[in-house]
Order: sequence, then structure tokens, then C-alpha cells
Amino acid sequence: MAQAEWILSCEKLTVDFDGFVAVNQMDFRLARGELRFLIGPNGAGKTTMLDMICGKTKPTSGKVLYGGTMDISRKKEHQIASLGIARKFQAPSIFQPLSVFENMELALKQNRSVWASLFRPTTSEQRERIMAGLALIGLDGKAQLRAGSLSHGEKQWLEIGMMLLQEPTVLLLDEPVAGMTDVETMKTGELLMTIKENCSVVVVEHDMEFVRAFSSTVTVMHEGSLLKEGTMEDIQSDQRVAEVYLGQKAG
Ligand SMILES: Nc1ncnc2c1ncn2[C@@H]1O[C@H](COP(=O)(O)OP(=O)(O)OP(=O)(O)O)[C@@H](O)[C@H]1O
Repeated sequence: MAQAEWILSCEKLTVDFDGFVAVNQMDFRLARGELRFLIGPNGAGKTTMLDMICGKTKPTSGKVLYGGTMDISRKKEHQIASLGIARKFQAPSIFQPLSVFENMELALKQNRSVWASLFRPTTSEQRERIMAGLALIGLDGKAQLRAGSLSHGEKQWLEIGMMLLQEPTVLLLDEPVAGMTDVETMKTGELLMTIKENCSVVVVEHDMEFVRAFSSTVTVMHEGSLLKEGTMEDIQSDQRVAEVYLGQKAG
């Protein structure tokens, strides 16, 4: 694949936390329009990889190329976010007392202060974008409900919907289905399959049923390094993966 087709390419990415090498010479490439799952046992370095991509943690060495050419590994977190790399953490950061619609309004006007944007009238074009976003995440029928009254899964979807209003190019998700019901988990997978048409997605995940159902390529990390990359079938039939990860889970 030509370099420009990789929306992200991490090359020999390494971070050393005072002598503890959490990620070690990690190569990771993400194609445009791809939904990639990043798995591995606890402490493998998955979250740290996302932290380095979004600028929360600075790599000790190696680089992250965005769009094939731009080295973003020394850029600040807000600069990386404004380039279109969005990071969602496990706990949803929504405004519980506000309605679902108001949360979306705030996200749309994110570059202004919370109070200023609340009192600025929403245009009909913005209203349409919000309703289209709510339809995508399945919350169009709940626009006027208080966000705090939503189920755990619905809150996660709302946060994803809010992030999508910023039209990111890459979405980084850390265990998005943790704590969800089976039905919510499947709906989330379907949502991600739709999202990836316009935005590449990286999902750090422990839920193997979820990964099996929605993955094409899976990246396995172990002790900070790449252990294996391939389809779920490739991963499951790999002896080393069984030993370090699936074997650990099974036994
Ligand atoms: N800021 C830090 N300082 C020191 N050590 C850190 C720091 N951040 C992470 N680590 C260590 O780096 C290793 C990798 O952590 P990381 O959270 O990336 O793993 P993970 O694969 O996401 O694990 P889990 O699946 O349990 O979330 C762990 O041993 C962790 O304790």
C-alpha cells in the first residue's frame, strides 16, 4: 500500500517511563476506512499506544506519521485533536444535567466557551446536523431526555456522536463496550462499522466476542511489542498468542 493510504503509521514507537519500557519499537499502520482492534493481556501497552497517538504521552523514540507524511509525535494533544484525531476514554464525558440535544449542541460549538455557546442560537443547518448525528447513534427519539437518564450504553453512544460532530479522521476508543449489555455491544459494533466508512477507527478491547464479530484485522501486543497481526482466525491459531493471551484467558 502507498504511504499516503495509511492514515496513521507508527514507526518503532517506544516509550520509557523512568526505565520501564511500556511500548517497545512498536510498528502499527492503520489504513483509511479501517476498523482495527488492538488486543493483548493487561499491561501489554495498548492504552499507552493510544496515548502516544493522541499526544497524551510523548514517545521516547520512534514516530507517528499522520496522512503518510506529517510527523505528529512531538505535537501537543490539542494540536493533534485539531488535526482530526479524536480520543474517547472509558468514562463518558457528557453533561448529565443537559438534554441529549444540548450535549450535541455543545459539541458542535466546542471551540467556544460552554456558556457562550449555550446562549448562541443554533442554526437550522446545525439542528439538522445534530439530528442526523443522533439518528446515526440511535438516539434521535431521545433528543429531549436528560443525558443523565440514559443507559450506560446510550451515554457511550452520545459521546461518540458528540465526537463525530467534530468530523474526525481517526477515532481512538478505549474499551467502548465495557459494561454494556450484549444488545448494546452488538449495536456498538454496528455503529463502528458505519463510522469507519468516513473515519478510521482503532479500538482497544478485551471483549473477544465483540472483536470476533466485527474485526477484519486484529493487532496483538505483548509486553510493549507487536506479537501478531492478522484476522481473528490467524490470531486464534497462533501458538504464541495462545500462550500469552488467549491461553491466559482460557486457563
Ligand atoms: N505513566 C506511566 N508511568 C509508568 N508506567 C506506566 C505509565 N503508564 C503506563 N504504565 C505501565 O505501562 C504498562 C502498559 O500499560 P497500558 O495501560 O498501556 O497497558 P494495556 O495493554 O492498556 O493494559 P490494560 O489492558 O490492563 O488496560 C503497564 O505496566 C503500566 O503500568
